[in-house]
Amino acid sequence: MSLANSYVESLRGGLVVSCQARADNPLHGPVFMAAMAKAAELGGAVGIRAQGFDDIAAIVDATALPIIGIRKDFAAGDVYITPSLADATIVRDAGAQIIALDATDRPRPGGITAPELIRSIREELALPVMADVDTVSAGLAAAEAGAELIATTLSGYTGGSVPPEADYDLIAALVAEGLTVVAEGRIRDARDVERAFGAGAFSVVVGTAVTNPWRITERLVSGLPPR
Ligand SMILES: CC(=O)N[C@H](C=O)[C@@H](O)[C@H](O)[C@H](O)COP(=O)(O)O
Repeated sequence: MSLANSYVESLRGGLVVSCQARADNPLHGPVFMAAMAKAAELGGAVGIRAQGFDDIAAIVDATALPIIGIRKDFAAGDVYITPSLADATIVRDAGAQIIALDATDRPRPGGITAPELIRSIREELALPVMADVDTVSAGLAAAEAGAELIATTLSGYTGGSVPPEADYDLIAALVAEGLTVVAEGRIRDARDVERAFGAGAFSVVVGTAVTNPWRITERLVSGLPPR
């Protein structure tokens, strides 16, 4: 590891809470996301993943935790998680210490490849990178380009239907390649967290199961007998 790595190192063995709420979610907005992040900090999270300038800046003010920042640009198409250097710069300016981005091999706006974007973020913004991938080959390409962390965030979201469980096989396969792996995506409870660490994860990110009461309620209601 080479860049600003006390932040990366501080995530080792811990839980990162993803505090994000889309525009249609009643909890959308920096006040709610900062409160979520503060609650996560009180609960023992070692880091926060957050989206967009306003949420990230509010979380910087509310907590002392390192932030894995992203900027979602849904107008960019399928590759919407920090698709460009301009997006990464906004995330840096908001105060994030680590930049995450879509590092799948899908085409992105401007024709830049994920490895090219990773190199330019590390060179021009001097921040460590977390590469959100869907396959081992994308993980290897991202690590080769210098990404400090390889996350399973996009497994299940780049084709076909979304599976119910986290992709423990991908976690283990990336670990077997010697990569520093963050388990993210569909991790729902303490057993899942334990299983992800058991597969060799360096850190685990949980979003929906902590910060989306809409989806948590839906899940509980779906288990009720018909009324
Ligand atoms: C695919 C995609 O856009 N994932 C996003 C990435 O930032 C978020 O919407 C997820 O909530 C996050 O990855 C955490 O995952 P989960 O909410 O399953 O714990």
